[in-house]
Amino acid sequence: MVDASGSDGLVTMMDGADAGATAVILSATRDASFSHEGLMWLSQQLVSAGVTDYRLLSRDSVMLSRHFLSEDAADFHQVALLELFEKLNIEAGEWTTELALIALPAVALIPDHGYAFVYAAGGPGEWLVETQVGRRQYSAWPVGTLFLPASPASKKAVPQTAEELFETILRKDRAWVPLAAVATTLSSILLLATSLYSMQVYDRVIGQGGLSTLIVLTVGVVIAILVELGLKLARSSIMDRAINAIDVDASVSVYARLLSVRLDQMPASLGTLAAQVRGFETVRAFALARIIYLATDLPFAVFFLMVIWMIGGFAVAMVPAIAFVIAAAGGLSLRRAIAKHATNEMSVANMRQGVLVETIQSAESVKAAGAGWLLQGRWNSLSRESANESMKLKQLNDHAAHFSGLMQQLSYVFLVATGAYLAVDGRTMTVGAIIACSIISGRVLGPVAALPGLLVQWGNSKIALDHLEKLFELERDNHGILQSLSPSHVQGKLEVRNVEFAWRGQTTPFALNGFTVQPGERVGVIGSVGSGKSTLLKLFAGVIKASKGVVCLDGMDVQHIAADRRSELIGYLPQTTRLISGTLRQNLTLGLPYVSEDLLMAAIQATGLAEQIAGRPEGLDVRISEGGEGLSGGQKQLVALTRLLMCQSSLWLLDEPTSSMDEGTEERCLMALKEQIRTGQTLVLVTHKARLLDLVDRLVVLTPQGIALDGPKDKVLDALRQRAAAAQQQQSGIVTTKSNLRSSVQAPS
Ligand SMILES: Nc1ncnc2c1ncn2[C@@H]1O[C@H](COP(=O)(O)OP(=O)(O)OP(=O)(O)O)[C@@H](O)[C@H]1O
Repeated sequence: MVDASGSDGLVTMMDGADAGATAVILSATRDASFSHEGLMWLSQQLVSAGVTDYRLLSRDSVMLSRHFLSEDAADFHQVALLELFEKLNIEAGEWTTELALIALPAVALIPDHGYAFVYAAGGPGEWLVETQVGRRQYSAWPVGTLFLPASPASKKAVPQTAEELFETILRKDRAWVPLAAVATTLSSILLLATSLYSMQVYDRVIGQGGLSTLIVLTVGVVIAILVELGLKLARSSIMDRAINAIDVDASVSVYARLLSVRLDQMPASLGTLAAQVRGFETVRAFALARIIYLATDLPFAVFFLMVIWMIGGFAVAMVPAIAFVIAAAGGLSLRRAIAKHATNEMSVANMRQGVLVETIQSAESVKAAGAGWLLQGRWNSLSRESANESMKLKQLNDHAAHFSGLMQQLSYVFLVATGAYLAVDGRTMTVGAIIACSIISGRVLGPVAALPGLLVQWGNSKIALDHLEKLFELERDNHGILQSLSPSHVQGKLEVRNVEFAWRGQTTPFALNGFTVQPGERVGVIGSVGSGKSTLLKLFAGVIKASKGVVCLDGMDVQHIAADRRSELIGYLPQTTRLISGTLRQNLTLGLPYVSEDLLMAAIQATGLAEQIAGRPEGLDVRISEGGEGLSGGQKQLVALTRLLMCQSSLWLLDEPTSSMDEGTEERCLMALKEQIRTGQTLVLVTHKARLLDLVDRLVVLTPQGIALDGPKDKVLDALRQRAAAAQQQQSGIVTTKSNLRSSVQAPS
């Protein structure tokens, strides 16, 4: 073990030999702060200790602090840990209370204490454990302790496409296939019992009057039916677990993918995006149905054909075989049409979802403008289209089902006819054999009956997979970077070199070259509406990526800095504030788990948020619903600004931080910002408010064509005043000339 206490005494670390070649650093102390310097120091120690494969839980591993544990978030905590393990390529098992049953190493979650790492058994009922205070031998675990097996995963390639993702997940969770196959095999064999029972009853009981045989056969067949029921239940329980595991895996991966999509890559239609993300359920449903179909249904159709052949001979077996081929060909001939309508139906459903999301998001504006009819019109036409497509799909499905039903009936009739002919003509078949064969032939055609449903699923799954592929094609944060940079701190020098950026659908891109902000400078950016001020700030923050040129922070391409680290280093306040559902405290400490209560109190006092919540009995635990509903626009902005004050970053990017605030609150926030932004820290402030210019020394005037003015604040303001005066003079000149003209025209000659 490498002793980490030299750095800040708050972290625990296991070396490679004991922890299975992966060192895990965990914190169990509420005030623990993984300073970046501390982590760098630790990584050096690890390297010098010969640990080649190690992971550091950086500060974004917020879920590991007790602060969160002691809140309402035990579940969140555990899920977050799993996600973190996924990120770190650590294979995690399932949480359990029985340490004896799992493979080590494992993580122990001890109530009211935090985490420990269990790396080996130290003897019967003894475990060697690493906690933040060092290595220990444990024999009794506090009640409620949970354990999670955690071992270094084999190096796995991250799926690059949705198809790869599903293949990986299905391959990983294949253990259910043999179990389900065994259950299906046994239940299919037992099903034969019913048909063989009929054969024996007709041939041996009725013909020869063997009543005792009848009793034995009946008891036997009832037992077989009950065993078959048990097997069917077992099969569905195995399947349900498999579906659950696949759903969780797929949904975690798809959601993680969505979260990592870069802002400028996010599709414009949120409704469609939501439907795309949900599409994994459709893909999973088809993937499983296909496996079951190919692994069990089809092979058993062949098996049952063989049984018919054995009982009734070749001619009898040929009847269901021919019916099978014709029914399958009929179903498959509708494949294209089914796929087409399934695609249409799904696209329309996605669009409808889009309208729904838009309606909810813009309900207030739509009502204010009295424009509900516009959305209602879109909804109506999409509903009609959707109903139309559903109907066509249902019709095709029905056609296929009716056709396979027809073939089943014809197969039954011809099988009985062939059997009867053979029974009458050559006496090669008995009545019992005819009945047994006709019962079994129903099973041969079972897979054909399932074909239409499978084709619809296939069509839906194809389109859902296409949509998911589109999500996977979107560029992510740190796109194309193998090893992103993780600087310990930044000085705050910003440079824009030959940059071009166009939003989706924008014809004239935002373009800027040779603009620099030196470390410690405080720059105000003003300009007309739509001149690109917010776009510039987003480029600085790295949340969008220039299509040409480069934006640098301290000489590094800002896109090369790890996205998680970037959000720690840069205090970026976007123009629109959206809170997330939870408590006010959670929103204030979002991404800041180690913020002390004192710092939190100081920040809410400084901005005046404390007074806003003073009247609320829940205080900081007041519930906030989705998107921050329940707070006014100004209050939301106040929350976001208060959070930023606690970030302690040295580079501040503020986009109209007080635009929704009244004068008093704005004044208070201004004071708080002045106090917080220390000498040497860099500030870029976008604003339309003259009062906020108190914060800056340099002023830049941005126009859609580029920078119009740039220099010391007073000089730029003077220049602007002069321009305004000149423009006013010119305006009055024009007015005078016009009135002179008018009077000269009107004057009597
Ligand atoms: N998310 C977006 N999607 C598409 N276009 C966008 C998006 N955000 C901004 N734009 C476009 O980019 C241009 C610059 O917008 P930006 O928000 O940077 O201007 P701004 O100077 O900050 O304006 P304002 O003073 O109104 O905040 C505008 O023409 C706008 O239409």
